[in-house]
Amino acid sequence: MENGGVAFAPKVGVVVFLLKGDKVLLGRRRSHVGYNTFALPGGHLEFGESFEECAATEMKEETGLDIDKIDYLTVTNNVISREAKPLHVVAICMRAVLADPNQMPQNLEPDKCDGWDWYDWNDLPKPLFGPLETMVRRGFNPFSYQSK
Ligand SMILES: Nc1nc2c([nH]c(=O)n2[C@H]2C[C@H](O)[C@@H](COP(=O)(O)OP(=O)(O)OP(=O)(O)O)O2)c(=O)[nH]1
Repeated sequence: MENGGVAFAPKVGVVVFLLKGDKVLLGRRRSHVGYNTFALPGGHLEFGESFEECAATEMKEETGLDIDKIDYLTVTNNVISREAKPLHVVAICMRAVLADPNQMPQNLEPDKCDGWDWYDWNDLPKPLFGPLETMVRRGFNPFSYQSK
């Protein structure tokens, strides 16, 4: 989009498929972007951060959870909105497990999320956040996916 190339420049997001048994951690968004949809924990990459650091930091800030075995899965290119508030996010998708399998998620940013819960990958809640919905529709599976 033409505006000098800055304000509408694509952003880098880092999202985390946190796996526990056959389940994945999702929360219902309260943000204007994707309001009421179920999404992965995640945020924007900050200056100097590695993908792994960003994944761990966002997870801790949003859920209080400590994660382990953080690895890169894939990348998605998402034009999330075009008109009123243009948003184009390149999402780096990571996978992780709980450092302590007994740790429970807390809703530490209640203005951004209704709460976190574990959902069976084969019985995901609806509606999913657009970028996640697209991955699921294309057959992406974070349990079996091997990054190249
Ligand atoms: N949270 C989340 N973000 C996603 C997903 N898929 C996807 O493309 N994104 C993109 C869109 C968001 O603009 C971006 C970062 O997530 P966010 O909207 O939750 O960011 P945030 O306000 O908490 O970020 P921050 O600025 O506090 O770091 O990643 C997903 O499943 N969950």
